[in-house]
Amino acid sequence: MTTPQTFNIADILLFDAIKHSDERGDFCETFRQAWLTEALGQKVNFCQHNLVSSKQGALRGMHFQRAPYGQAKLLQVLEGEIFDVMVDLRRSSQTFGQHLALRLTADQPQTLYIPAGLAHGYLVLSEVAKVFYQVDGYYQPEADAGLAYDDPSLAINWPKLACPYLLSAKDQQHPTLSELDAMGGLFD
Ligand SMILES: Cc1cn([C@H]2C[C@H](O)[C@@H](COP(=O)(O)OP(=O)(O)O[C@H]3O[C@H](C)C(=O)[C@H](O)[C@H]3O)O2)c(=O)[nH]c1=O
Repeated sequence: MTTPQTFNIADILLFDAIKHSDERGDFCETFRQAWLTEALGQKVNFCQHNLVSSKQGALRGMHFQRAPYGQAKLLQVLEGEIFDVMVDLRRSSQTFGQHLALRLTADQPQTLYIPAGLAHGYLVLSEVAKVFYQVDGYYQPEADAGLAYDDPSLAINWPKLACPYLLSAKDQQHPTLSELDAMGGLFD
């Protein structure tokens, strides 16, 4: 059984892959359903896979789907390196408004579990990054929502790069945490 790293924000889990190497290369067991079920005390059924390729400086986030379409995510970096950030939007949580930032790289295979109720985003640090992730609820465009990646109240210390950040038009205009709260756009 692989016991994941846990963090002060509840239910974020980081599993280290088990790598088997021989003269041909490496075999990594990166995830078992049983590891997650054991750690969470409940089974999570993933129903959609996403594969995202991004250039250096791309900053995707901070995203979430509004309740009741919140998604738990299980993420791996297949190529390159990202600075991954999660913000707790659960109003009843002890860590509401707090964030966790992790550098994830394909060179050190890990699998990150992100519970629903968190905003998620990442900055691509390498020339290219390929991110594969599964979600436990289908994409619902009408529930698509976001949080300003540069909201001063979050104090996310995004790495400085030689190139400018690349953000979608949508990601350049998300509300701040306090604005989201005022709109009732958070999780219980
Ligand atoms: C999320 C999603 C998007 N799309 C379509 C919608 C757009 O035509 C295109 C790009 O969408 P978007 O700009 O929202 O993609 P990202 O910026 O990578 O969004 C993701 O970025 C952060 C890191 C997340 O954690 C979320 O999973 C997700 O919001 O893919 C789909 O067809 N299905 C989907 O599940």
